[in-house]
Amino acid sequence: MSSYQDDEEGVPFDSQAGSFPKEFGYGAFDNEQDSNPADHKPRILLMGLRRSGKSSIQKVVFHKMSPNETLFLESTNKIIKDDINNSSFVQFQIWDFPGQIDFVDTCFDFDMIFGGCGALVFVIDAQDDYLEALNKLNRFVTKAYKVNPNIKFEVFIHKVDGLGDDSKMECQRDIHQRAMDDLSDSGYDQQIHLSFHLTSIYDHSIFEAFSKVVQKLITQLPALENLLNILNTNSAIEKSFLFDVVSKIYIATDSTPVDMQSYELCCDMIDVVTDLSSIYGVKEEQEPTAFDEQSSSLIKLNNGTVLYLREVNKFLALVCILREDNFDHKGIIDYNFLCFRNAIQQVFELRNKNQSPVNNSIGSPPVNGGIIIGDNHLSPTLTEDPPLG
Ligand SMILES: Nc1nc2c(ncn2[C@@H]2O[C@H](COP(=O)(O)OP(=O)(O)OP(=O)(O)O)[C@@H](O)[C@H]2O)c(=O)[nH]1
Repeated sequence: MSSYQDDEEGVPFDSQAGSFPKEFGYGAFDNEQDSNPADHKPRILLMGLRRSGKSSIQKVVFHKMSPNETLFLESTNKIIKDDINNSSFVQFQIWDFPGQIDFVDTCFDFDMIFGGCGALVFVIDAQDDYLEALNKLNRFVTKAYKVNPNIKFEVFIHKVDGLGDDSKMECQRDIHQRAMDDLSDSGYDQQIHLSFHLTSIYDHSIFEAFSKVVQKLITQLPALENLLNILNTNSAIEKSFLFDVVSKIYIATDSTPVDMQSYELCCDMIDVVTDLSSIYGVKEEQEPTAFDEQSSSLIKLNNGTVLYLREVNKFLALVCILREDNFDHKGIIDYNFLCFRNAIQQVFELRNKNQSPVNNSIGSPPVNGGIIIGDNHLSPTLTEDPPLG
């Protein structure tokens, strides 16, 4: 067995999971045979050299640690297993590996570790000499692929806050090139796909990158995207994000490209809403959640743009960006939003219904839960007509 420690386990799951049953979540990565139910969640592994920034990423994204505080983080010397139970939707485990770990460590059972893994995030310190890191990346991804070919491989070119725009691009190009050459040398360039992200804990890039990692584990993503597209078209919305409120990860967006500024604005809006709600919105006798089914917010920017936030369930929020003129039809937008919310619920009900025991067999790849994407099946009934009555 591996020598991981459950240091950060024990965050209780809130069974009052808003309007959705709590089993709603990612597709199965059910290779594990452990009896601990937490071990059946999809697993994201954080690997990389020492001091590359793995623990900082985990703390900043999932534990609201401020980036400056990470300066005082101690080096990790055992696998730290963190159960992310923020919401009924974003449920997985993050395993933070010590930088010095290598295959010569016989105390780690890599077959078990990679067998139950959904995504492997390999962190490379862009401010440091990265040749050793690339070497390790190659060894880890080839080993992991041999054990479990379904793993998504994500490379975070991290700490890019210290680099200028040109050096960032040059660094990404160089790392990408070398990593591909290494894969080709080891004969895996056709099989293994690496995704690269430029990240820093000092801006929103780390949240954006993690959003993309998490999205790859959501088997219902195409259905969610499709629903957001329909909502946008029928409500004259320019961009919409479905956010996990606690982590500010967006679990889906429409199919138009994401521009970083829009994402940052939406993140900031979530901060404003949760901060204000926690100050003014909580009655003492109630459970102290800052975000509930009443949550909605409207921010008008001075460039004629409106940000509109609506609660989808206790943990998910829809944040839309649209032109102020188009917000005149707020009734239609609200009505369409309700249809959208119902449709999302249908997506997950369908998934749960169709998730047969066959899909949970050991070693099976993540499955789509039988969701058939398309208007005929989801019938989201979004409309351009004003609500009747
Ligand atoms: N400039 C900058 N520094 C960062 C960033 N992320 C992490 N750091 C710093 O990098 C140092 C190492 O971070 P850790 O998170 O402890 O690194 P680690 O990979 O977990 O290290 P080990 O536990 O030894 O494997 C800390 O001083 C962090 O403040 C970043 O995005 N930019």
